[in-house]
Parts: sequence; structure tokens; C-alpha cells
Amino acid sequence: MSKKFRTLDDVDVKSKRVLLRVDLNVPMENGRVTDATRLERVAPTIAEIADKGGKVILLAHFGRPKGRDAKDSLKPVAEALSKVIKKAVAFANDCIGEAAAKAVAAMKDGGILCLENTRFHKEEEKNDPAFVAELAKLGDIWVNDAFSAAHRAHATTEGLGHKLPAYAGRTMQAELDALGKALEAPTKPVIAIIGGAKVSTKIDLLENLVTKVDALVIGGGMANTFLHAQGVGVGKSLAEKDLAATALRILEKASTANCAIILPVDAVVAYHFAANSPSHAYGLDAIPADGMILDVGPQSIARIHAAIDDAATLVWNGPLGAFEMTPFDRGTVVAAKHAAERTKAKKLISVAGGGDTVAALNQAGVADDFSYVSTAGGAFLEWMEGKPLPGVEVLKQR
Ligand SMILES: Nc1ncnc2c1ncn2[C@@H]1O[C@H](COP(=O)(O)OP(=O)(O)O)[C@@H](O)[C@H]1O
Ligand SMILES: O=C(OP(=O)(O)O)[C@H](O)COP(=O)(O)O
Repeated sequence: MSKKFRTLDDVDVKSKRVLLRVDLNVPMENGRVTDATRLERVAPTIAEIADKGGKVILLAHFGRPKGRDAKDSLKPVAEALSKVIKKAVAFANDCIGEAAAKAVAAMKDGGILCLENTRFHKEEEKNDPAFVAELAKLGDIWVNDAFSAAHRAHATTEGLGHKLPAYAGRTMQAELDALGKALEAPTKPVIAIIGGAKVSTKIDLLENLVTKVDALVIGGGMANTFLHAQGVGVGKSLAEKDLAATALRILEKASTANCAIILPVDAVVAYHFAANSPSHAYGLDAIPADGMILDVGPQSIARIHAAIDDAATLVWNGPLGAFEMTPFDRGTVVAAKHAAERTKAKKLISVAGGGDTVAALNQAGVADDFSYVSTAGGAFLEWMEGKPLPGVEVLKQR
């Protein structure tokens, strides 16, 4: 990788208070981390700083809380991280103020401290200068290792880089390096699969994506939004109906750009958002008004297979259905296995990313068969678009 920013090679961290921005936004169920990939990926950076005698002060968000909310505490994640890195991780129940200052003051060289969810303060997402200044008091340098949150210009992902000497962490370096190698000049035809639940934050990306890929498979909550826009009754499905105009504009743009759009032609519908709740596959003209689309149907899966077969490069973010609950993982698991087989047969370069997407690939048992698995979803898509990522750009300034 051409050296565009300073890294841990350029700083002596011994005895320094290192504010290390990581992405601890891991999938959780009943207080238990269900996929530790993001924790495993950040482990080398934490170990390197601690082993060199730096004080590792972890900054991270979790979920999208509106203010302090116990269900979004990072405490259980810090405990899971401690198990992954096999080192003690202290915890402070606020990321600024007295609790944070005391915990930092008590640190020894090589110690590790995790501060509570930065999004418990609304100033985090506003990149508020006073909040940034409060955070900056706790550290001597800022290391950004959260590539998967680098598309956010928040206080801890961007603001701190203007206030303290800034460095890229090892995960940040590795992600940019690997994505560059796999996708800077992708072998065509390129197919993208976009699913998941973060419709409003990802739909705008599709407008650019359709000019860069030859085919776009849309699944998950994203597909429901498009189907609704086309006049399909989607019942009680997760769909952002106010984005119908955006969805139609994207379809038009795709047509102009000669990007094939593969939307579901059938859907697995249930009446309760719960594992193993009774379900049935319906054609699009027959989705029950009181039902919820929780997965793509069998005919849609066949089309997705065919689209993958036509592609030389695959980029994937977002599960095709509510994969955490059987049997609604079927579409995602079957498509993931198919992409993995094509990759093993050297017919496909496959790159997938996103907290839940990685969890889904692990659940399907194929993460290791993909060409590259990124920790990032939204950030990876924005990087693909060629958009500058605020959390990366700020590293280049200093
Ligand atoms: N049809 C659907 N209805 C409800 N939730 C869905 C549906 N399809 C996918 N999801 C949910 O989308 C979530 C993942 O979305 P997202 O956060 O956008 O992906 P990633 O973390 O990989 O970037 C999962 O929790 C999954 O259950
Ligand atoms: O999980 C994340 O992104 P992803 O779902 O796109 O992989 C990041 O932690 C960013 O979270 P955000 O989309 O709430 O800013």
C-alpha cells in the first residue's frame, strides 16, 4: 500500500495515553456477542499498543441509542473483547467526565480500558467541538482502527483527528490494503448484493453503485422498500415507505446505466418476528396484508444463483433476510454457499462486508471461502463508490 498516512510505525506509544477508536458494534442476542469477528480483527492493534507499553483507551459506539440506554451499554462487549484478546479490559461507565478521567488516571503502561458507548452523548454524532475537546483531554494521541465506521464524521471517528496527533491502526491499514487489491480494478462483470435493514442510510449509495456494477441484487428490508415503491403490497414487512421516490429514481438510473436489477419475485412470509414461526412462500401478488416478508423465496434464490453464475466479481453487503432466525436464514445461507463454491472453483472474486453480513457468512460456514471479508458494510460501499471517508481523510491531513 502506498503510504498515505501515519501508522503505528511512526510513533513511540510507550507510556502514552492512546485513544484507540475501534468498531465494537457487534451482533448481540440476549446480552451475548453472537459474532466476534470485529473483536478478533481489532485484537492485533490493541495487543501491539499494549505490548509496546502504551495505555489503550478504547472508544466505540454501539447501536443507535438516543441518549443513555442500558441496553446499548458496551460493558458486555468489553467483557467479550477481554476473552478474545486474553487480557484484562477495565471499563468506565462514561466516555467523558469524572468517571473516564479517573479510570484513565488509574491506568498503568500496557493497560486496556474501554469507555462506555460514545453515542450515549448526542454530541458524538454531531461532531461537537466541545465534546471532542473533552475526549481529547483523555489522550495524547488518537489511533483510528474503525474502518467500518470511517464513513461517519463523528467526534470519535473524525473530530479527534483534528485535535490530537492521528494515526491509522493495523485493521484500518489491512482493510484499505485488501479492498484496494481486490476491487480497485475489478474483473467484470461485477455483481453487487445489497440487503439488510439499514435502508435509509444505504439507499443513497445505490444511486452511484448502479453506475459501477453490471447487476444489482436487492434483498432484505431494502428489497421490501423497492417492492413497495413498485406498488407491491408488502404487508407489515420492514420497509421505508417514504423512500419510494428514491427507490424509483435508482431503478431509472440503473436502466440508463445498463445495470440489471434483480429484485425478489417471491418471498417467505411469517406473522411473527420469531424463529421458526409458521411461514409460507408467496408470489408478489399474494403477500398477506398482515404478514411480514422475512426472506427471499425459492424462485428468487434461483435467480440470484444465476446472477452469481454470470459474474466474475461479487460485492455483498446486507443479508437477504432475517438470517438470525431459522428458517429465514435460508436465502442468505444458500446464496453465500453458492458464492463460496464459485470462489473455490476460481470462477468468482467475492468480497463481502458488514457486521451482520459477516455473522451470516460465519453462520453459513463459508466466511473463509470468500476472497475477502471486510468488517465494514456501509463504509465499504462508500469506499467502493470512490467517496472520501471522513475517518480516513482526517488521517491524511496530519
Ligand atoms: N426482510 C427482513 N426483515 C427484517 N429484517 C431483515 C430482513 N432482511 C434482513 N434483515 C435484517 O437486516 C439486519 C442486517 O442489516 P445491516 O445492518 O444493514 O447489515 P450489515 O450489518 O451487514 O451492514 C439483520 O439483523 C437482518 O435480520
Ligand atoms: O455496523 C456498522 O456499519 P454496517 O452495519 O454498515 O456494517 C458500523 O458500526 C456503523 O454503524 P452505524 O451505521 O450505526 O453508523
